[in-house]
Amino acid sequence: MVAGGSAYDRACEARRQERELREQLWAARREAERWEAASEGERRVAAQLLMLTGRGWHLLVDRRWPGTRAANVDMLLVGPGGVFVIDVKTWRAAPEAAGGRLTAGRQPRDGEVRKLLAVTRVTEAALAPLGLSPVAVQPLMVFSGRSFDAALGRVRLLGEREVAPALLTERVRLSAAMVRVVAAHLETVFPAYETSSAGPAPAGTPSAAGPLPPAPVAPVAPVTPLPIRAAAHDEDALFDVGALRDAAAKAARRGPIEQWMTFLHPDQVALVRRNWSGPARIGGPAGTGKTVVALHRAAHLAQRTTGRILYVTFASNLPRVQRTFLRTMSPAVVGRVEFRSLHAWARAFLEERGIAHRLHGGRAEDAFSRAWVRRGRDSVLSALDPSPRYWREEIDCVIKGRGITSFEEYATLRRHRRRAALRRPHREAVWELYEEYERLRTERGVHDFNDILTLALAEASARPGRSPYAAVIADEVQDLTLVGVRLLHALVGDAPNGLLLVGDGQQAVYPGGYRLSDAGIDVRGDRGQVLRTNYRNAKAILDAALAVVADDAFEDIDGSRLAGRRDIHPTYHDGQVTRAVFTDPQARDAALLDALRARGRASWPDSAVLCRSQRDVGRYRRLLERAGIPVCALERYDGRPVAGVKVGSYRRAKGLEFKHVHLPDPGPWLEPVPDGGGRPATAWTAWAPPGAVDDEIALERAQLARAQLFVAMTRARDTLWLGVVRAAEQDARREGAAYELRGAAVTPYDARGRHREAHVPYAPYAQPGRGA
Ligand SMILES: Nc1ncnc2c1ncn2[C@@H]1O[C@H](COP(=O)(O)OP(=O)(O)OP(=O)(O)O)[C@@H](O)[C@H]1O
Repeated sequence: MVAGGSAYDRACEARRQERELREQLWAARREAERWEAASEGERRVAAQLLMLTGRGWHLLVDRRWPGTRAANVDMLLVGPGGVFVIDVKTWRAAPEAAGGRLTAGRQPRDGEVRKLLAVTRVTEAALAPLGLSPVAVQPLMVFSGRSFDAALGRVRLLGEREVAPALLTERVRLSAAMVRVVAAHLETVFPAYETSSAGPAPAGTPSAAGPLPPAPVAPVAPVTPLPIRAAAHDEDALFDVGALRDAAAKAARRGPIEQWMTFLHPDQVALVRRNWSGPARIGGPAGTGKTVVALHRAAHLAQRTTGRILYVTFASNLPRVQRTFLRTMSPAVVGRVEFRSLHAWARAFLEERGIAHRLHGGRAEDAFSRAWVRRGRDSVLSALDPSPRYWREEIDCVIKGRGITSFEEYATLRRHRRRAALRRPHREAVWELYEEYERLRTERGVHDFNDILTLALAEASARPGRSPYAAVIADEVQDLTLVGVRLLHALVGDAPNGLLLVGDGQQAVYPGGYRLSDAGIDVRGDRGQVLRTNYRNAKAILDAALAVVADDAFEDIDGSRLAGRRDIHPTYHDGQVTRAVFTDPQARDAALLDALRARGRASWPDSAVLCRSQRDVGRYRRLLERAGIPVCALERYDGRPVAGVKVGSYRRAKGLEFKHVHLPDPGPWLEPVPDGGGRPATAWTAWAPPGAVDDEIALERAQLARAQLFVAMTRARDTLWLGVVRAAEQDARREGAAYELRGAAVTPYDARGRHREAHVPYAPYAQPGRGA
């Protein structure tokens, strides 16, 4: 090697080092500029948000992400509108949100969205033990120095100028006391970010906000850490989460019935957030928050997946109401949850798949009437029940509802919730009737409601891969048929978190039934959950309703056999049951109008008059309208507050609730048993409507009617008004009956129907020796 060559090499090396140092300097400058810009951006956004702190909002700035050493969260904001997890962005290029992607200067920025969602989930988990539903926790990306308003899934994207006004218009979810508790809790879970101890972020450390340096920000409203009561006996605690929840429940009770809650019981939140490895079921008696959990879960799943969520019920009026509730709760996700009645959904599904069908209830009914005349009326069936209704139900709910296609299957079938023992000749006669009906229906070229579900099930089973649903939630599942449940199962199979069935066998208002195992759905272990705390009904109302079904043991859809009087934990809020007795229906109707007027116009939107039959629904609508009381038909109610009293049938009221419920004709089940009519007078369950011949059929009908009455009574939160018409001769007969009146039941109306007193305590009749 020559000397000159060595000097040249040293010069080259020096140049290389100089270049490297220059590059490092530029990189450091760019980095410093970025940090400066970022912290400036944070300052600007914080300044906007500080305007909210005077209005009950708490701002936590630059907090450490729990479980990480250095990753931070730009801001956590807690206020009346809920909890917002905020990531501040100071980007040179303008952000764009289109086609489900976030870009800036054509560069993809979806990773930033994913990081924000991850820290939002950490926040949700941190707040679940307080009972805060995940729907109250929202991710928010704020762009400093920009004007922007968009959304990507559940992530709201707002410019610096838009953020404060948008948050101020959020619906109120948390009271001031809750805001303080939630903020204090978050302050503990997300400690202040400390650089000295944190050190540099290791490679791959997740960060919600990018690796921002800890920059001093504008002064932040201090949030004093507040002790949260850990145990009920800790009387010194300043804030008791349980008491706050009770206060929230009370506030919700005072508000309009349509107001839904943000704070649930921690057990409910656990169900909302739970990961189930396959189909799951939430059961539990009336008013225990099953629908609340199901709706919060729908919102939660919609927040976590990109697929659609199908939320199905049997009743056609409920989907509208539930959609309204979800929109109020979580407007960001409502577009991805499809609320449908099962039959409406199945028809749309068939149309979408190009499968010909022709639903025509009237013609199908006509086909059945003819089949009954030809094959049923003069058969052995008439000896059991001469009216065709029971046999129509047998075909609808047992044969077609369960997808039975051969007599061999039907001949030995266990008919759930059907009491009459059908021997072989009866089953043969039913089968003949069924075949004749099918022949006449096919001749007319029409389908009935069951056919629609059967066609949809065949299609869904044949092409299962084409289902667009990430999850299916079925509410009031006890009233679906087996074919209906199989259809829903076929849409998602046994996928994790795929199928959730919500309902209560005690509230079945249609005949027939099924077991989940018949549908091949396994919900053993932690996938079968039961709620027990009744949040809806005043204790007096719950007691009165349970007295009606106390002796009616029933089989739930999971196969468990349960007593009519179940283990329910009431929440003991005040309420009243008025049992008003009259000698004629006119006096009863006049008293009903009096009761509505006495409570006043302001109570009408939260009041309902519920009837056993459609004919009565029409009658009471006209009665109220003639009296100048505005009316809203339950069929048309969509969950938004309306000025009128809701009027509808017991079946239409299923799944709903009202502060004040009036049942002008609750039927004979609140009364002692009539002892005539050839039926046993030893049990009040023995009462049956006239026309039935077979005792078991009569008992089955009566049991179903009591279940319907139970459902109607448990729709009432605060007051329940029962208008009983008692004929004078029935009174006389009853005097000799083997029943006694428990407690003091005072008739508040005299014999001519004049109002004597406003309220009387309800006292159910009890059979001596039964301890009802
Ligand atoms: N954790 C809770 N705290 C206070 N109120 C609650 C809670 N959970 C539910 N509720 C209230 O209880 C009432 C009944 O809830 P929901 O309608 O979900 O019950 P459900 O079990 O579906 O009733 P049903 O089977 O009778 O239709 C609603 O007013 C709801 O807001």
